[in-house]
Amino acid sequence: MYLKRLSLLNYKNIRQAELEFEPGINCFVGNNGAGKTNLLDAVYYMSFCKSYFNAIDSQLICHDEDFFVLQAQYNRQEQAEAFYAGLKKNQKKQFKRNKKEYPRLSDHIGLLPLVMISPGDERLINEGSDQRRKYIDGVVSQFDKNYLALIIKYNRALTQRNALLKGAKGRMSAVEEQLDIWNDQLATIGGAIFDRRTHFIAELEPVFQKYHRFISGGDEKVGVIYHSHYQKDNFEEQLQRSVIRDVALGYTTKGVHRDDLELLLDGYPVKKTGSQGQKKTFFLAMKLAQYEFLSNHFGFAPILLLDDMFDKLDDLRASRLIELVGRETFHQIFITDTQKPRLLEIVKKTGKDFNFYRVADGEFTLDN
Ligand SMILES: Nc1ncnc2c1ncn2[C@@H]1O[C@H](COP(=O)(O)OP(=O)(O)OP(=O)(O)O)[C@@H](O)[C@H]1O
Repeated sequence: MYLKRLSLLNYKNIRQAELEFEPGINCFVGNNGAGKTNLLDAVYYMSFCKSYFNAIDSQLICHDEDFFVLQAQYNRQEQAEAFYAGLKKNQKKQFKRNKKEYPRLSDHIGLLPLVMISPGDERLINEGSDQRRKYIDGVVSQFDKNYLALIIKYNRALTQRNALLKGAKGRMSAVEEQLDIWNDQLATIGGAIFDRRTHFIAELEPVFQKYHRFISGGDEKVGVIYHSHYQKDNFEEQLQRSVIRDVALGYTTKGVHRDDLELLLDGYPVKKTGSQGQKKTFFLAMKLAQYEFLSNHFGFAPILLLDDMFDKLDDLRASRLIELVGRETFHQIFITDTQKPRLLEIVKKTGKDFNFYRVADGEFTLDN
């Protein structure tokens, strides 16, 4: 599967562009703020019906305009398919496959698998546990539709339980009986989520280790350890034991909504001890493991977007990264950088076909 053609109208600072791509490596070079990341974001949008960077869709419309449109042609299993994404101010977004609008956007997710790796992924390391849960949920729900349904159900039960706890205003007797219903739901739905997360991490961890060892040269010892209340015996009993505390606090303190991944570098939290380059290597290996995981599950190579990934990596790590993406496992790759000579030297080494686009003020010129 690969993206063959993309036309953009009013997507962030890209007012109008018609771009052709090939399998292999597509490079975008330009100064800061030129529109390189915006282009990758548009490609991301075609896969996930949302931006990688902006939670609010209307922010994607070019300033002073009323709409944006993205039209793309993909080759999927030797067949050309057309996709359309459009948003008018104050209206619902439209997403179409071969001119037919999707009844639900979720029907589209998973059709055009893609992994974006950007400097912003450092939040996986630096920010709170919600980022790591989002990472797990994002990957697993791409191929397991039931998983997304479980998360939605769990969150509903959690919201109900929390509302009950808040309404109790610290009085146990007011809620004791009703809590049982929600405890039961959190235990069963949460248990199913926990099982899937456990399998995912067990599959991901060795692949993460493999990529980390390869890029770093193997001198650093790393680990990704899954922590969940469900790992301890009888979750329902834990819920029961925490009821007094939950009522006092007005929210639920036990459950998969508190799951986390402990990220270790040489036995210490990478967040505290890792240098910028070490952190970059760490999340790069996590995202590449995600890529391999999805590749195995879909049976074909997702698109890979590498946004500004060579900055802060030493020469050894940068050359190892490029050696990796030169492999067969990666079919179509989009890379951004500010310096053409550096990127040209890097991509030549892969032996893959490549294209260069120069980017300035949201405009793209083929520059091979
Ligand atoms: N809705 C919008 N309308 C117009 N311009 C926008 C909009 N949203 C973002 N921009 C502009 O897009 C530019 C950022 O583009 P982008 O992030 O693609 O840069 P880049 O080429 O990747 O730069 P860098 O090398 O710094 O990462 C900024 O100048 C920003 O003001």
